[in-house]
Order: sequence, then structure tokens, then C-alpha cells
Amino acid sequence: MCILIRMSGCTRRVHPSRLKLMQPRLLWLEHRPTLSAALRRKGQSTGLKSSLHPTPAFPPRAASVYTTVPPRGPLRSVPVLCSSARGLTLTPVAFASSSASSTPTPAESVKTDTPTVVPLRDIKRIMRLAYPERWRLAAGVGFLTVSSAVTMSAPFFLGRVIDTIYTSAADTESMAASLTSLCIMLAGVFLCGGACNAARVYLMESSGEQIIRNLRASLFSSILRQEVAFFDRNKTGELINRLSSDTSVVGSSITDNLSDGLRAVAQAAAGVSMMFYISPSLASFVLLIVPPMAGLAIIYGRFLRSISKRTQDALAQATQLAEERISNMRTVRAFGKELSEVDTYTQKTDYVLNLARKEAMMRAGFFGMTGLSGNMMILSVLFKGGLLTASQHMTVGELSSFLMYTFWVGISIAGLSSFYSVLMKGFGAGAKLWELLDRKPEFPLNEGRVLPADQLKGQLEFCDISFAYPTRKETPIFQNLNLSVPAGNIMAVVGSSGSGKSSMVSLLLRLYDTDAGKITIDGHDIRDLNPFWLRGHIGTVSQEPVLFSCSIRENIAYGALNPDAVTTEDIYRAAKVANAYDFIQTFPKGFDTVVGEKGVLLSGEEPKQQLMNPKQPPFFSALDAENEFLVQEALERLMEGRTVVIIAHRLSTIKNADTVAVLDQRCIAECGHPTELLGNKEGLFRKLMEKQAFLQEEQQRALI
Ligand SMILES: Nc1ncnc2c1ncn2[C@@H]1O[C@H](COP(=O)(O)OP(=O)(O)OP(=O)(O)O)[C@@H](O)[C@H]1O
Repeated sequence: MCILIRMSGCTRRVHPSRLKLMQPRLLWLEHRPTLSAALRRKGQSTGLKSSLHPTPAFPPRAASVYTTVPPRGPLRSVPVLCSSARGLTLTPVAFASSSASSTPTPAESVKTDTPTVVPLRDIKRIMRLAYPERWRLAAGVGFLTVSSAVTMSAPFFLGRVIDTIYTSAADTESMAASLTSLCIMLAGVFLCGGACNAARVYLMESSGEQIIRNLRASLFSSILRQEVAFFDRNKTGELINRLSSDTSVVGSSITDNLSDGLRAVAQAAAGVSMMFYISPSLASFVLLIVPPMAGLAIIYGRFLRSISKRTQDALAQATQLAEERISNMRTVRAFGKELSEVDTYTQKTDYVLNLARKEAMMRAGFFGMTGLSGNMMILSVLFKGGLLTASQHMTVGELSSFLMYTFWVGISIAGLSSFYSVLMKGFGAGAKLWELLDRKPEFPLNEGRVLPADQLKGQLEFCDISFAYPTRKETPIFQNLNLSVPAGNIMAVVGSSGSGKSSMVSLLLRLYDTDAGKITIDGHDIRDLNPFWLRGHIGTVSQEPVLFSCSIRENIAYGALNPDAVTTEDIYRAAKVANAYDFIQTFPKGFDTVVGEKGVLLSGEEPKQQLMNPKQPPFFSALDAENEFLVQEALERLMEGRTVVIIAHRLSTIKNADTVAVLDQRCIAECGHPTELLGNKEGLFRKLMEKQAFLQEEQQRALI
């Protein structure tokens, strides 16, 4: 449909390659955001910038950007060739907006209250999660029942063995016969129990992993569907922590743990029943200890649930910090902040440690109590059971069986308390996950009108637009902004840093909705259009290149609607249209060169040409001049017949535009043909251009 171009103050050209696989009607090229812009986005003052040098209207940029737009077909992203200190890189760029991340306001953050009782809906959520695995889990429970029955029958039969030894001690032969048959039978039963136990563990663990995987997939899908403002409020590291750590805590709380918990319940129930069967009076006496222990377990479980939630939140914050610093390592290194960042991270992890210590204290007290009560139970059995045996009310075998059941019941109660505590941890960690999973995005991803291809001309209208970012409602970016871009025209948008050039593009891509006014494409309000379709018809090219850590081939194919259906010929054709084919072929692995995260490995790959002739001037600087022409040419080809919005600072780029719009004071202050606007000596555009020219001269002089 149309093309949006954002360009910086230095050399920049456009290079078409991935866009070959798509058909945008609008392309946007963007420059690298400045430090001042980054600071502004964080809501900080720009004092640093003004103390270093006067705020330029168009700050000089460090990198050149080459971008291309493909011809027909659905557009998802745009490859960018970027010549910088790292060398020349090729990148797919889907959205070039330099979005700001700002601290979530308490009202906007996901709620964090922990109710003291597990709400029924949380239990239902957990059950729903386990539902797809119901058959495996049911089979697991079946095997569990058999293996528990075997385990719990063991003390009874072992008691019989003891009684056989004692009662038939006089008749050695019959004792040996009974003992042999009993032992053979018991060995068979135990073998069967062992097999059932193994089957139970396998079924429960594999369905556990499946549940965790389903949970992660649903969560990731829910996160990716959220509107862009959601990501301004919720930080990447935190979301990643939810995806990795919280899902695992929740998943294991309902699988391995559930399996162990069920086993503990079954064994405790069977054990208690057998204790009553053998000696009701002794069982009533021994089990008096259970009610106080159960009360203690409930209090402990509640504490655990709340502390687990706090621990997961604290961990998410620590991960957020680590993610942000590691992904901006160059900035950290440039400012020599490694040690202070380590301190900050250590403080965050210290907080996690403090919470873990509190949990450890409670755990120590609780498990100390359960251990003590278990031993007290055994002691009481020996005491009272010994008296009953002495008074001939119990045989030695019965006492032995009873003692073993007491052991089992003790172990099962300990297992139950551990099950309960892990389950409570799961509920604690799950609170935030449910909110993320249930969150409805503010705008739909793939709903709304789709215009027939023949109706699409690419006329853009910004009508009375007022807008402020959701995280900074008090700072309006636009107020009653009006701008019209006729279909097929090239419109250059200029303005000082922070005047809202990128924000205009974000609104056009419907990354945010306007507060008032509307944006139309061929007279259709973009809010009525399907956002997925809309973005598919807008090519955006940013100066800030984004490469995924896979091969150049995969990076180019990323732009296609169905990357798996893209053939090698498609990739080569796209690269040729972008004038990037020869350049890519110079790498030893050609299109299979793995570019590494953000493309860093690409600069490490020495092109063959340089390897062959080390005396040649550095490859990239030689290629730059050549590429400048190639990319410019490719871009010009691609701009034909499309509406193009260029965000640029250099007069050489702007003067080819049909119209220039100058952004100032939250609206379009001047609009007209570049020559006409330059003719107005008092005009804002003229002043901006003079400042730019001055800066370039200054730059040149500094370089000399
Ligand atoms: N996601 C965001 N959340 C909050 N504020 C933002 C966001 N993105 C940009 N801003 C703010 O909006 C204002 C306009 O930013 P924008 O990036 O559109 O300006 P620009 O003219 O493109 O600037 P530059 O040329 O320096 O990139 C700035 O004050 C910026 O801090």
C-alpha cells in the first residue's frame, strides 16, 4: 500500500531484499534514536545533552541505513542493510518504532494481591490445565493405586511372615515351606508393584512436561497478542521470567507433585485403615497427633503461597534487570558500569535470598515438627503396643505390622505436607500467570475489514489527531494534527528530535490508537480495518536494524507470510532486487551465514574477497560507496507507485520528496513543496535545514 522511510542525518540509502517477498505500499526508514530521545522516553530531563553540546535540531547520526521494499505480496517485515562500526549487516525489520519502556504505574501493573484462601477459580484453572492430559493422568492414577496397594499390603504380609517364623518355629520343615511360598508370592507382588510404580512415574512426568509446554505456549501466545502499550508497561525480563520460571513452578505443582501427593493420600488412607484393622484402640491413641499437625500444615501452606508469589515477583525483577543490562552490554561497557550493575543485581538477588531464607525458616520449623511428630508416633506405638503384646492382646507380628504402617503413615503425612506446600507455591506463582493468560488485548490482532486490492490506492489522512502515550497521558504528543498524503506521493516528515515523527508512524501502523481524531487510508478509518492486514500492506524500514540469530536466508524469509513455503529462488530473487545478492555471496557460507543475535556474528564473518587479498582496503569501506548507489537505486525502484513517508534530516534526501511536513508544537507547523518551503527565510523548515547544514560543516571540520 505505502512505504514509510526514516532516515538519519548521515549517509543513508535503501536496500531492497526481504521486501521482495512481500508487497508493501508504504515504506518507512528510521534513524537510530538519540541518547536524548532515550532519556526523554524514560521521562528524564535532557540536561546531559545540553551540558555536552547545544541540542541540534537534527542530531548527527552514526550509522548509514540501506533498506529495500519488495514488490507484490504480503508484507511482514523489511530487510535492512546497515553499514556501521560493525560492518554491513542485513536485517529484517517489522516495526521500526523506537518504543519506549517506562516503569509501570501501580494502577497499570498486573494486580499482585494474594488472597489468604485459594479461590475456587484458581483450582478450576489448574484442573482445566490438566484436562487435556486426563487420560494419561487417569492411567497414572490407576498404576498409582496398584503400586500403593502393593506397598501398603507389604507390612501386613511381612507381619504374617514374622508370625509364621514365631508360631511354626518348632516345626522347621513346615515353617520353611510356608515361609518359602509366602516369600515367593510376596516377591511376585512386589515386582508387580515396582512395575506399576515405574509406569506411574513415567505417565505423570510426561504429562507434567506436556502441561508445562501447553502453559508456556498459551502464555507466549497471549503475550504476543497484547497491544504495544502493554509492552511499555510490562518489561521484557519480567515477562520472560513468567514464561520460564513461573510456568515451571505451576506445572510441577500439579504434576510430579500431584502424583506424589496422590500417592501420599492413598498410602495414608490405606495405612490408617490397616492400623484400625489391626488394633482400633492403638490406632486411636497414636493418631491423636494428626489434627494438630493438619492445622499447622494449613497455616504453613498459606504462608508459603504468599511468599512464593513475592519470591516469583522479586525473581522477575532481577531477571528484568539482567536482561536489560545484558542486551545493552555495549552501553554498560561504554559507561564502565559493570561493577555497579553487578551491585544492583546483587541487591535484587539479595532480596530474593531474604525471602528464600524466610521460607527456609518456616520450612525448617514445619519439617522439624513433622519429623518430631513422626518419631513420637513410633514411640507411642512401641509403648502402648508393647503393653498390649505383653497382655496377649496383640501378636508380635501384628505389632510389627502396626509399626510398619505407622512408619508409612508418618512418611505419607510428611509427603502430604510437602505436596500441600508445593501446591500452594504453584497457586502463588499462578496468580500472575492467570492474569496474563486472561488479559484481553485492547485492540484485535486479526479482525476487521479487509479492502479489496483494487480499491487500495494509498491516500493517507491524519484528521484532527490528538494523542498521548498510554504510559504518559499527561504529556500530549499531538494536538489537532492534520496531514494529507495523496496516493503515490512522497512525503518527508521533518522536525526536531522528540517532535513526534516516529509517533506518527506508530499511529499509522495502529500500534497505538489516537485519543481523538482519526487516520484514514483511502477514506477508511484504520480502526475499522483489520490491523494484521493493514500492517501487511505497510513496509517499515528502521535505521535500528533487528536481526534474528539465524541464517541470512531465514532472516530474509522472515518477511514472508509463510516462511516455510519460500524457495531458495525466492530468497535469491529478493536479494537481487535489493542489490544485496553479490554482497551476501561474498561471505564464506553465503546465504547460510548465521548472523547471531542482533547480527553481531555477521561482522565477525570475513567476506571471501578480503580473505583472498589482505592488501585490499577494508571490504566494508570499499563496499559502502558502491552500496550507496546500489541501495539508492533499489529504493527508488521500490518507491515507484507507492505512497512513501520519509522521516529524514538531510536536505539531499528531502529535496526529492513531493511534499515536506514540518512537525512542531504537537502539530504540522508547515507543509509544502521543499523548494517553496526553503524559499521562506523565516520558515521553520529553512531554519531546520540551515542548522543541519551547519552541523554537517562542524562535523566535517571536526573530522579534519
Ligand atoms: N512508547 C512510548 N511511551 C511513552 N513516550 C514515548 C514513547 N515513544 C516515544 N515517546 C515520547 O514521545 C515523544 C515523541 O517521540 P518520537 O520518537 O515520536 O519523536 P521523534 O520526532 O521521532 O524523535 P527522534 O527524531 O529523536 O527519534 C518523545 O517525547 C518521546 O519521549
